[in-house]
Amino acid sequence: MMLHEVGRRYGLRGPWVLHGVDLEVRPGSLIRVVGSNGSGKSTLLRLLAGIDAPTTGRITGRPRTAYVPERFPAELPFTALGYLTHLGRLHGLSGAVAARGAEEWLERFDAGGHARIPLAELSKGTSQKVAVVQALLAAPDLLVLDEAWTGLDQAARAVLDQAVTDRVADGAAVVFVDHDPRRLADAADEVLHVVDTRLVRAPGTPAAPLPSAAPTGRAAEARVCVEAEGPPGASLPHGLPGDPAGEPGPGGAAPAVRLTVAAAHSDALLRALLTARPPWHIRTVTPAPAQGRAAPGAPERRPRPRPAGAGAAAGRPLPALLRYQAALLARSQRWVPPIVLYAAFMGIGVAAGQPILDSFGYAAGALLPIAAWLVRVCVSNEPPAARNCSAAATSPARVHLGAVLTGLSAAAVLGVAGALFVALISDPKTSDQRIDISRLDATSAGLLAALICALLGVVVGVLFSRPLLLSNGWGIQATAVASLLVLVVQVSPANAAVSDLVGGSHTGTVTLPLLPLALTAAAAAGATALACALSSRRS
Ligand SMILES: Nc1ncnc2c1ncn2[C@@H]1O[C@H](COP(=O)(O)OP(=O)(O)OP(=O)(O)O)[C@@H](O)[C@H]1O
Repeated sequence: MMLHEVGRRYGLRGPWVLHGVDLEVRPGSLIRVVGSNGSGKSTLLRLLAGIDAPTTGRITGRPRTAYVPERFPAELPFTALGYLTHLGRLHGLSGAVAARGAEEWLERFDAGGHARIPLAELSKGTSQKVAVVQALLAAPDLLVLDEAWTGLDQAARAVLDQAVTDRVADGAAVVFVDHDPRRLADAADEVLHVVDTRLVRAPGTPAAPLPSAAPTGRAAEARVCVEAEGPPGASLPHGLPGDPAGEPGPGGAAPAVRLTVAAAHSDALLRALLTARPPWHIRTVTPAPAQGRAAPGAPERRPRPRPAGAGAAAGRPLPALLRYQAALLARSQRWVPPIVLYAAFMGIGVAAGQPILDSFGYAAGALLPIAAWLVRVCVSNEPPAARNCSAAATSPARVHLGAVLTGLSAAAVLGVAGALFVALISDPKTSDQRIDISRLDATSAGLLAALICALLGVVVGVLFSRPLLLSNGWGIQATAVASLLVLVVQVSPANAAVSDLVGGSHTGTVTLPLLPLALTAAAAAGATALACALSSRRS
């Protein structure tokens, strides 16, 4: 995987968190990312995992990826095994293979006894084991670990260390952040320092501790050699002592200097060089003699064949996403209020013996705000940390699409049930009882009107929830008002479809609203595409 000139800032005018980052992540490499708090390590990891999109530059060649967040939410309405089976499916495993693998991994982490316990009842450490297992389950080609060891007991940390080493030996790339400087200290091929929006590479550098961490043992003694090149005539900032390291650069640039410092101080040194006015160019950051381990030019590790079943369905994760989102909706029980409201609307407005087209018009109109509500529920149902895991396995856009389609499907089921109810209890006559109306024709028109209202509900739901509406404060009120407006404004396809039904109830003419349906389908597709495209930029 390659990062080309990648930059990331939050908001249109926010400061750059990362800028001009070029990076190659090779198969079989173990990369540690270090930097001070807030320097952008998690941002880099989210970009690598595909959860977040760069503001500038591009990322190419992403392999099958899994991500582990620092904290895993307990709010998911599944057992550990149920959740892991869903995540295994997202990674392309069959349900049976995913469940078997999940049980084996939980056993390895000494959490086998918790497989059938609801996530909400698990301790923080056991939840974190579930987060780790979802990533290891499908043997990903890129494993991104953002302080994944946090909260694990000593034995589980050792299992994760071993699992990382095994993944790398199998040819996968692993990128990690951890506050313990001794974490995989002897194994990292490369250490990336995030310093003032830049990445400084240190091939084979032993783990460099963060300034906030108290280094101990070997890590405390580790020393790092920084080779830097200054602007013409510049002296080292703050009188830093350095040895000449070569000839003057082109154009009379100052010769490079070599500075050797304790690894614990490397961040501060790099920051001093990069923020000097004018800044220094960092040529290399390497372990000081006798500390290095990665032989430059060592043979590249190649991926071994992955476990049976892994990645088999990686190209078509949408069915797995729909299944996961539907289970999430059903188990979260957040479907209950919108469905109760729809039932109340129907109970109030539809009665036995009413003219059939009037009742179909009413039932379709009532569905619009309900569909918007269901879409809002679905796109916010997965807690953000869990959504990041799903998004790494598939993509943020697919996760969003899966949620919107689940909301639409729930509204469609409701619309069909409502239409059947109306068809069964209504009187197939005009409102003055004089002209008979075909029950079949009326039901066809009623179903199409319900579909139009459900699709317009999707448009409203998508536009008034994340990622398009960033503040949730007025989301519900805005959704309700927008739903009402879409029903009453005359140019709206929903208004046209409902008016056709009500008008037909007077004249006895049944019109199939095909043009409004086509327009609405285009609007729903456009709004959903926009929201999906933005979902990775506002993760
Ligand atoms: N979603 C977001 N919206 C706005 N700003 C953000 C967002 N995520 C991160 N930032 C900002 O980007 C900067 C880098 O954050 P990031 O979490 O990547 O740092 P970090 O190096 O991982 O920090 P830590 O070591 O504390 O975990 C911080 O200033 C943070 O406030």
